[in-house]
Amino acid sequence: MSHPPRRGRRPNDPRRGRASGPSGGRPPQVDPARQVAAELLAAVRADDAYANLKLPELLAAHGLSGRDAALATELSYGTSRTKGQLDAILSACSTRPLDSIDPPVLDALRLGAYQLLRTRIPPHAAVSATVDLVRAGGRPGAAGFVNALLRKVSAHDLDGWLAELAPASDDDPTGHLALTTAHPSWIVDAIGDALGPRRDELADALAADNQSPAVHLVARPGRIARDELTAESGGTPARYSPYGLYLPAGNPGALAAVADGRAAVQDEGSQLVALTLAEAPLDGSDERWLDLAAGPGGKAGLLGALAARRGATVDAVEISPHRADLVRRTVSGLPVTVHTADGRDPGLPAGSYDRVLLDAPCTGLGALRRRPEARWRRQPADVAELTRLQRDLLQSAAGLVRPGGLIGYVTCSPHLVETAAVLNRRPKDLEIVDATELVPGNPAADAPLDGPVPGTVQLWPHRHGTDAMFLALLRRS
Ligand SMILES: C[S@@+](CC[C@H](N)C(=O)[O-])C[C@H]1O[C@@H](n2cnc3c(N)ncnc32)[C@H](O)[C@@H]1O
Repeated sequence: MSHPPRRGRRPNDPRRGRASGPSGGRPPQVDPARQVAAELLAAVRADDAYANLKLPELLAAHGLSGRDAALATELSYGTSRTKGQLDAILSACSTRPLDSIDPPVLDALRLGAYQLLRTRIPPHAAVSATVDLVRAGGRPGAAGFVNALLRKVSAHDLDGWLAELAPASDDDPTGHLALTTAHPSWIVDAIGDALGPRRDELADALAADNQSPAVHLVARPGRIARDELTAESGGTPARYSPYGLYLPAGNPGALAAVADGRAAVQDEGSQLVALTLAEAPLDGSDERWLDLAAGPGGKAGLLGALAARRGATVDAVEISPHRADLVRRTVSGLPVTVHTADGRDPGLPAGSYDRVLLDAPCTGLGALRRRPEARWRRQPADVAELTRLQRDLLQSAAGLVRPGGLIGYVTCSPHLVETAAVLNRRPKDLEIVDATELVPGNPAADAPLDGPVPGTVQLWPHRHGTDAMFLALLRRS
C-alpha cells in the first residue's frame, strides 16, 4: 500500500512513501538482489571472501538470474569497489565515527549510499530498501539512524559531494584522485609511479579500474578454433591475442566450450604474456617447459595446449594443494605434470628447462577492475613481503632454466617494486631480451607498451583493454 505524500515535502524526498523509518508498521520486505548484495559484503568483510568467487554462489543459492542477478552484481561490486569514497561521504554525514557503527549496519549504509550516488534508483526507494534491509537483518533499533543518515547523503549528487570533500588537485593531486576515483592513496601513487613519464594518463588509468570489464575467453589451441568459439559464444575476436575473444554480458560457465575445457575464461593480457614467452625465438632444444607458480592454471592450460602441438611437455609447480588441484583439472588431457611443491625449491632437475614461466604471486594491482574489493584489502606492507618471494622464485627459476633458455617473469601488477626493482636485483646470469616487438598482435602499434626497464612490456587497461600485466623476458647466459 502506498502512502500519500506528506505536506511540505518535495516529491523526491526520501522521507516520502514507504521509507517509513524506524516505526513503519509493516514487516520489512527485502528484495532478493539487495539481500544478495548485503550477504556478499558481509562475506567479503567477515570471511575475507573474494567477491568474484562468492557472488555466483550467492546468486545460485537465491535462484537469481536476469535483471535481479544484474542488480545484485552492480550493487555488490559497485559498493565494494567504491567503499573508501562512500565512507568519506558517509563520514561527512554521520554523527558517529564509522568504525563505531555495527558492521552489518555499515554495510547497509554503504549499499544505500551507492544506490543514491551511483545508480538511477529513485532516492526514496534506495532509502526505504536500506531501512528494510537493516530491520529485516534484526537491527530495527538502527533503522532511524540509517534513515536520517541516508537522507543527508541524498542532499547532494556524487559530483556535489566530491566537490565538497576532495582536496584541490593543485594542492594535493594524490588525495584528489584517491577520493574522486575511489582508490587508496598508496595505490594512486604506485600507479602514477608505474606510468613514469606518462603520468598524465593517471586519471584514465584509475578510471579504467572502475569500468566493469568484458569477459575474455581463450580458445585453447588444438581444442577449438577461435572462429568456432566466436560462433558458439556470440563473442567478438580479441584485438591482439589470436586465441582470444570478448564476450558480451552473460555467464561464461554456461557455454559448452568452457564447461568441457575447449575454452576458458582468461584475460587477454594473460594470454599475451604466456604466448610471448612460448613463441619467443630460442636456440637449441625446445621440449621442456616449466610453470613455476601455476595455480589456478590459466596460463598452464594455454602453455599445455601449445606444448601439445609442438611436442613439448610442461611441469607445473604450485605450493597450495587446493590450487594445484585446480591446475590438474585445467590441464587434464594435456602434456602437463602438476607438482604440489614450493617453487623456491621444487626438487626438479637444475638447468634442464628450455622455457620457464614465473607468473609470480603479486599484489594484483593490475587487475583491480576484475576484483572489486582488492584495492581496499591490499596493504602497502604486502608489497615488501611479496617482493622477497618474487626475488627468491626468480632465483630458483634461474637455477632451473638451461643456459640459453628463457624465463618469462610476469606480474599482474605494474607496481615498480614488483617489476623494475625485482629485475634490477636479478641473478647476474639473466640478461633481458627485448620483448616489446614479440607480443602477438603488436599492441605497441596502438599504444605504448614499454615497461619501466628497457625491453620489458607493461600492458594497461586504459591503453590496451587488458589487465595491467608486466612481462620481462630473460635469457640465461
Ligand atoms: C599469480 S598466481 C599464478 C596464476 C597462474 N599462472 C594462472 O595463470 O592461473 C601465483 C600463484 O603462485 C602460488 N605460489 C605462491 N607462493 C608460491 C611458491 N613459493 N611456490 C609455488 N607457487 C607459489 C600461489 O598460490 C598462486 O597460485
